[in-house]
Amino acid sequence: MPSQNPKQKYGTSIYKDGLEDWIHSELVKRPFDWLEDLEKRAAQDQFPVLTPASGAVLAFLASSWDPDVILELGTGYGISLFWLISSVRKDTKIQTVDREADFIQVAKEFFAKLEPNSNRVEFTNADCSEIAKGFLEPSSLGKKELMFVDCDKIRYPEILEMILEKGKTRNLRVIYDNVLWHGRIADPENQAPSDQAVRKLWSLIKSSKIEYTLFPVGDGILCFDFKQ
Ligand SMILES: C[S@@+](CC[C@H](N)C(=O)[O-])C[C@H]1O[C@@H](n2cnc3c(N)ncnc32)[C@H](O)[C@@H]1O
Repeated sequence: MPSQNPKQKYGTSIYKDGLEDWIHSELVKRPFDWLEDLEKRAAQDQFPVLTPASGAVLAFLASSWDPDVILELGTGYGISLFWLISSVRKDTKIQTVDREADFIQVAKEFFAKLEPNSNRVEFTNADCSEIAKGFLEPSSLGKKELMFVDCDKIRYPEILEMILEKGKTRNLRVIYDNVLWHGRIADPENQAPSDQAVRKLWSLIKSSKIEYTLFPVGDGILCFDFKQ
């Protein structure tokens, strides 16, 4: 007989106090030992970054797609960048964008230690929407592309509209982080501009009829593909 008690019914839910920290310390294998130092630095500075479990999902989604080109929107301290670097070929070109030069500098320092003299990552100090537009405007020339979107949530819907319009003619995997927005979007009382933007993202993706997958890890990862 089905349980009348939702708590009992959902008793196997992963959302238990302390469990996520335990998963991160005991089960998630970082691709580089020093990544934990960078995570600690981000935590000390109260800077929002991808969770380790989300990093592992991102790496899986990147390696299984095997892209020739990656565009990351929102470099931050580079946590997600290093998960991406760890999971793709050495000749995959990566462009990562952030409007804050100081954040890019942190990621650059760690990258220089990892791969001195490498030019496979292009760090761009610019607005993410502009760079996304420039990326999607020309033909992809048959290349396999990956976009990872982790910038200002207010920009999420406009970037998605661009992707939905231009993606149809490409081989493109798209990954968005923070699509659960700390659970805020489930509560209609939350009406901050970022809440509205993430809700709009969901309404656009659902009405587009595109096949998508939500990975409810960390703050929620959304993935969908265009295939030619
Ligand atoms: C959540 S953090 C990125 C974290 C990073 N992906 C990681 O996991 O380490 C978001 C970043 O996006 C950048 N950002 C926000 N809005 C932007 C915009 N309009 N253009 C470029 N960068 C932006 C912020 O400066 C911040 O560094």
